[in-house]
Amino acid sequence: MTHSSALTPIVIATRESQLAMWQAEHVQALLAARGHAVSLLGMTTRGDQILDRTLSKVGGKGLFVKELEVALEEGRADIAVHSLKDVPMELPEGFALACVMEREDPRDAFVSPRYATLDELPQGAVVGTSSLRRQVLLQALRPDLRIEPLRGNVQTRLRKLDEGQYAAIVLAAAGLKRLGLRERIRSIFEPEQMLPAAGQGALGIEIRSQRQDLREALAPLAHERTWLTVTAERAVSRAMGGSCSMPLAAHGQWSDDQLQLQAAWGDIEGRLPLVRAAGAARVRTLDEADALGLAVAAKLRAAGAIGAG
Ligand SMILES: NCc1[nH]cc(CCC(=O)O)c1CC(=O)O
Repeated sequence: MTHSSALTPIVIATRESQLAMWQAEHVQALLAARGHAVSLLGMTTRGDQILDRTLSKVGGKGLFVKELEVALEEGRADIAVHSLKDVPMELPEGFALACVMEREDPRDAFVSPRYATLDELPQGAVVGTSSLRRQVLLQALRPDLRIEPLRGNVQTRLRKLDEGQYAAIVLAAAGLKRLGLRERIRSIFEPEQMLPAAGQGALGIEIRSQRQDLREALAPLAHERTWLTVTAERAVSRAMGGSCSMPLAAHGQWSDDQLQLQAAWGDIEGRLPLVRAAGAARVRTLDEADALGLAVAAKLRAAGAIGAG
């Protein structure tokens, strides 16, 4: 590759939370190493501003993404780096995922100043999370626990934990590791216990669909297995009417060339038991990954899960 000025200069639109900045700077470094001139455009999204209400009640995942898309649309920025977990299943017309990068640890972490594992928590202890998925999975493991809402970026949530409002909280291991906070992790939930969210731990890069130049620039950052895995996971969410207002988990793991996909759905009112479904297939293309996700979603519904629409 020639490192000439002909290489596309790239502006990255990013939220200003420390995790978002870490992610944007990570992509910046990878692109800079390939000779691109890369700068960051920081911005605050509605999702960052609204901290007093549960996200599922005020519009869901899109809240973290919309402002960044407006910047792409207006040409103020070229790409947006997202935690895929926060990206709606269907992007708006004119936008596309140019690549999905190698996944960090997709699992959830148990964080507590006093207790090392979920099992150690005393009867009726208060656990902080605003994720409906974490809530139903926690209640399935420990029906006695009191789940209280907890919003804000990773540092804010840790501060609220340290102030004593909760006995423990659950966070994505990926975010803690990226922020250099892995010593806060007391234990990691195995996926069988606490099935991760679709896309958890993976980064996706969004562009305007017509930017072929950027697709080429970003292609070397793609990680094929991660892309296949999260495509299958996200297909489950899409088929269930996916938004973060649904208590849904979807997680893929590889065994040789077989992608094994597990999903779980919970009734947030607790009237129905947790519904689980799984499927496996040899997956080599994004279409095959998508088909596996749809098949697992169909099994979830057959087992009693109620999707949105
Ligand atoms: N919902 C916020 C969010 N979006 C992505 C991550 C973690 C990093 C990732 O999954 O890539 C987090 C924090 C958390 O759930 O603990």
